[in-house]
Amino acid sequence: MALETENNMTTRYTQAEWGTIINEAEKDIPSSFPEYKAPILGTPDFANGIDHTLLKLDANKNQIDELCEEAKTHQFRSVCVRSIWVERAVHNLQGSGVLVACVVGFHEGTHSVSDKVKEASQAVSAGALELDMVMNYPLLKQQRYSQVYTDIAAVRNVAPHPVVLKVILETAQLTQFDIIAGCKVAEAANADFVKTSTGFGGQGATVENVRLMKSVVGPHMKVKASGGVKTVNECVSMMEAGAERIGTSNGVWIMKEALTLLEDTTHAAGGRDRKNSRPSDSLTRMFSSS
Ligand SMILES: O=C[C@H](O)COP(=O)(O)O
Repeated sequence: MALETENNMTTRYTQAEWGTIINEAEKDIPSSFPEYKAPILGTPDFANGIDHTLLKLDANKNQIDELCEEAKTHQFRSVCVRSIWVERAVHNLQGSGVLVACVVGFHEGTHSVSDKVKEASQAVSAGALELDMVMNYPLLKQQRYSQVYTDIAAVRNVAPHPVVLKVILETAQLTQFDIIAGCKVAEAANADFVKTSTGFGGQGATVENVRLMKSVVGPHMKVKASGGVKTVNECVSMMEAGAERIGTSNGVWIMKEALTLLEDTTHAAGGRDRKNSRPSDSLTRMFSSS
């Protein structure tokens, strides 16, 4: 059923229906959570799960160029940048296989719907294939779910698949109930990912919140853990909690740690041919439990 919101855009549900959906999701939260398998450290699959991120307001051209070079070297999934840098990053990364992700409504999430739509459209026109939009979480906290939905749906509308749409909840600012609500609203608006944090709004990703978000969105949506993920150990913990993407400004360091650990394990395994050797399946567990 399509309904009119106060700003005349269509939404999917009445306030009562949103309430039912969110309450049901809360009831379905399991008492224990599954552990997911992280890719083997240092492999292309591992690097492919990382969005190499530079979102400081004072970032300059040289730093963006360096970010792109690093992403090419390590074959990260994307570089994640502000909209002013999309064109430059797309140019730098042409033919490299590394995508450009652009943040939208960063970092407060309170921009008008039309500003977010404009920023998203421009980024997609300039070649961004992923958008990391900040949910209007102050409205979410006020339980104005239809407005939050409309905000996301409007961006989805100008950035259809194959553009990947991630919705940043800013979990540090939310209660558990708000996080569940944010996931359900993002899911209803057909986002591809829910993402924990901007890195600018309090504590970043936590294992507990990643587990919660993954259990709410289920297998058809993905979770991105971001904000404060600084070591390979933290990275693996997030992946084991259910994150399929990590956003970090520490990607180079994480890869360095990962490759060192991979080397150490390969040697410890008796010098097997690196190409054919797999570090033990317990390798990632070893890090996540340390
Ligand atoms: O979206 C990603 C975050 O802004 C990255 O945060 P970080 O600088 O703490 O790694």
